[in-house]
Amino acid sequence: MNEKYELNKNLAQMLKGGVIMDVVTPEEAKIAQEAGAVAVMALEKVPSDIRKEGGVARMSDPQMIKSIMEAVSIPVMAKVRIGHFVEAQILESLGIDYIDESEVLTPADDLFHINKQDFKVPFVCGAKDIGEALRRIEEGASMIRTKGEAGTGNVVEAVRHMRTVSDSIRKLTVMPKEELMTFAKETGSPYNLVQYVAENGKLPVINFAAGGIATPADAALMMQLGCDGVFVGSGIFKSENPQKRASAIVKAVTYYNDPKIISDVSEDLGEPMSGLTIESLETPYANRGW
Ligand SMILES: O=C(CO)[C@H](O)[C@H](O)COP(=O)(O)O
Repeated sequence: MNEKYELNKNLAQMLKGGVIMDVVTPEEAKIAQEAGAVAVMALEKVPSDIRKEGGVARMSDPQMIKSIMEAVSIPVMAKVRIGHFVEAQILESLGIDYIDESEVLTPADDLFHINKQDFKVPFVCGAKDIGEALRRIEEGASMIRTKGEAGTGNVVEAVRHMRTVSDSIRKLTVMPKEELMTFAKETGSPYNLVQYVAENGKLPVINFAAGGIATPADAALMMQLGCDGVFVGSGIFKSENPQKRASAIVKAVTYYNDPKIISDVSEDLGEPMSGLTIESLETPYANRGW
């Protein structure tokens, strides 16, 4: 990989330990920044509204993205459809800080993800397991997020994906060298990255948890399960008191090992977003991409 990729990976490290919040207006972006978000994701609708509305979800209006970039000083991310490299070219031309090739939008290509090595801007991509994570990294992603099920307010899939990735990492660290190639073949992982994980006991890029995080306790749970930070979308701005919940989630991520602090910040937050069971979903987003 090129020098730019190394820089992008290091840049993404600066988000470690933080919360990235989905915002749909400059006002929400300011609330997120004041609450201590390390970055915002600019989009027209949070995932729970995308689910409700159905239809085809695409990249947001560039003007709306620009208005959020003007409103805050923290990094701004925005989403493109899986495989839609022209949407990515547009976002790069806007000077966006990160591009999320996201399963929350309707995929534009059911076979191929974007070759992220063609771009200077860092990419974040979703993954359910280690093979998917390492394939996206080989394509040039500087950051991974476990997918979870966005827009459900239900953390169960986020937990499952994080445990699945961590379990594979653990296994790789004790795997005899002669077994690594078979692991690469069976999981569809690039062999060089399998070797990296086996030697280092971690992915070569940061890994955030996403999809379904709705409470400070959910966020701390994901941190204790080993992620480097969290994305929260619907959980904040679809709750009764977004301002209070946003800072509570930031505190819970910072002090994720301190139940007393997590308890204190969980008090009197107002109603959380209403949740969905995974069994009731018409379209599980996590199955988009491969
Ligand atoms: O879409 C995202 C990443 O691509 C969101 O940031 C994240 O998944 C939000 O999910 P939720 O609304 O469940 O918090």
